[in-house]
Amino acid sequence: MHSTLSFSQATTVPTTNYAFHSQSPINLRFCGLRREAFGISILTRSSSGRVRLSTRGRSKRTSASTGNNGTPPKSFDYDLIIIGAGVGGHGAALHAVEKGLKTAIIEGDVVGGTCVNRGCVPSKALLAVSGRMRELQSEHHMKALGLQVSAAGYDRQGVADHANNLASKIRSNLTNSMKALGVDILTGFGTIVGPQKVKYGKVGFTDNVVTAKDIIIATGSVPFVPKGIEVDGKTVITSDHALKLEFVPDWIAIVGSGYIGLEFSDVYTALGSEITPARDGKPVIVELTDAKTKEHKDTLEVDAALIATGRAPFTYGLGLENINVVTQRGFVPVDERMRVIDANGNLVPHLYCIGDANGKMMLAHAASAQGISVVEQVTGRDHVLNHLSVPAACFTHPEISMVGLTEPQAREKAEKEGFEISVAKTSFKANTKALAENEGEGLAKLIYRPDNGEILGVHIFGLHAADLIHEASNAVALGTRIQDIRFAVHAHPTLSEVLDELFKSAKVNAPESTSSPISEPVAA
Ligand SMILES: Cc1cc2nc3c(=O)[nH]c(=O)nc-3n(C[C@H](O)[C@H](O)[C@H](O)COP(=O)(O)OP(=O)(O)OC[C@H]3O[C@@H](n4cnc5c(N)ncnc54)[C@H](O)[C@@H]3O)c2cc1C
Ligand SMILES: NC(=O)c1ccc[n+]([C@@H]2O[C@H](COP(=O)([O-])OP(=O)(O)OC[C@H]3O[C@@H](n4cnc5c(N)ncnc54)[C@H](O)[C@@H]3O)[C@@H](O)[C@H]2O)c1
Repeated sequence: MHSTLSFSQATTVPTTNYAFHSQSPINLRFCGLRREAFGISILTRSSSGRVRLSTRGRSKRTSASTGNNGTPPKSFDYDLIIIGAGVGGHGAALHAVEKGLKTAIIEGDVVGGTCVNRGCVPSKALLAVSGRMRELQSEHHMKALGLQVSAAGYDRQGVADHANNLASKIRSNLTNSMKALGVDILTGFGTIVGPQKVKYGKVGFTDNVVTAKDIIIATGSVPFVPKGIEVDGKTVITSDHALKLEFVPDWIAIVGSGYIGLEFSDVYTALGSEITPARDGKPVIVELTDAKTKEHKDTLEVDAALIATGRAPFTYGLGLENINVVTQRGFVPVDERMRVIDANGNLVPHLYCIGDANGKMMLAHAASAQGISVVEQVTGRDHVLNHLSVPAACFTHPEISMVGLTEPQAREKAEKEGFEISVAKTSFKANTKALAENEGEGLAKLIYRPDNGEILGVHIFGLHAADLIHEASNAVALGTRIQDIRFAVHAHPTLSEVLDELFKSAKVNAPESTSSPISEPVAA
């Protein structure tokens, strides 16, 4: 039997047809499946072994809430309730207890969410293996280092176990960290039933109602599958299935060349798969059509297809209709402080949404940073997260990383606001550490304002690019200008000298500030 897929473009040609990202029946089908999974969760509220930090005494605990769903409760069970224990919820919870808030987190599936169980963590375990395989298989690279290695091989189950074991370990670390700090982990599906009021439990069976002064929605996302594609989990799969590495297909078509498409291309090619073109007589037929004209372009026959066409927010069943909130393509509308906006454009008091569910930036650390920002606000310090300072990385070999604007975005901004931009570039080819590793392929690019030294964007492609980006992202976050950071000293020989050289090569017309790190302490 053949499964047939239709989609607009092959993996190597990215489209930006986000019209697909609607709350389509496919999204609902996914949500329905997840809801079933939630339905079989443990129901009891865990409080054993908790060590409570001192709370600020901001709220009194009541038993179950009373009053209509539409009426805010007069006292609260918690200062803060977070719906969803992914990395976003976890980051918010830890910061909340540190700030003295009495905090609960509701989780309908397993602690850790996408990142820990079906995302960053297992995928990086697979990529660690693919990196080594790639290196060991490169005769040229090995010879250049003077090494001799007999044919490299791998045990598929061993690789799969590495990814699975890492996810389990990190999941248990996350759970333990919350328990140790006194976060109540409430198990079950959470639904907002009114202002400052949430019910949770096994769907259709148990309803425990809890109240909180503030609520954070952190319900994350699920794979988005375009209309017309039937995922069977065997030959037509999403990242949820691929991460289990139950098989390594000879020929696989990857639909979508975003983060997931690129990272899985790295994994599969290192483990021996051919990504495209396909051979005849294979179980999956992929029809390629032009995204605009819908004209048929080509047909591929492959062993498997990985659908990596983005993620859809998971906001189904959250009860947003009970508080007059309408999602936009499934995403919860928020302002720059992650405050939820209702159908009339007003802010919903005491309600926030962070992470993938708001769609601002679908990255683990962005979710967590948004959560921390919300906690800062609810504990009295205004805070707006600068998303332009949040770094992003794709963990291919070599890695790609970035922060801030791309060059076209910077040019557009410059034209609108009336300033000049300049671009500086450096290569890994002249970096001693990179050459010692025989990894001289790579470059770094800086987009900046020559008039005042502001860093607008940094992009790196090369060995350990994902680690290197933080010098630039911290500079953006702290507002450090090039004329100041260029005096910071970097150890030799290190890859960080690539960035040192990048900042030094920029031509800035502004003087360094008086607190420049080059200044000697002045004797009294
Ligand atoms: C294959 C893959 C690799 C990735 N790699 C990276 C990476 O390397 N780096 C990176 O930064 N990002 C990566 N991401 C993205 C990252 O995983 C997400 O951005 C991140 O997980 C979002 O966190 P979150 O807390 O918003 O949501 P999630 O992690 O999705 O967590 C949401 C949680 O809420 C629970 N939930 C949902 N609804 C309810 C409800 N009503 N009641 C109770 N609980 C509920 C869910 O069960 C889940 O546990 C990757 C994603 C994928 C798919
Ligand atoms: N290293 C990381 O930080 C990392 C790794 C994996 C995932 N993620 C996160 O997970 C999210 C999902 O990743 P993703 O790669 O699925 O999404 P993505 O948005 O990064 O890429 C999806 C790609 O699929 C293409 N596409 C959409 N519909 C298509 C169709 N019908 N035919 C052909 N191509 C089509 C899009 O044009 C796009 O290039 C991302 O937003 C990312 O933030 C991050």
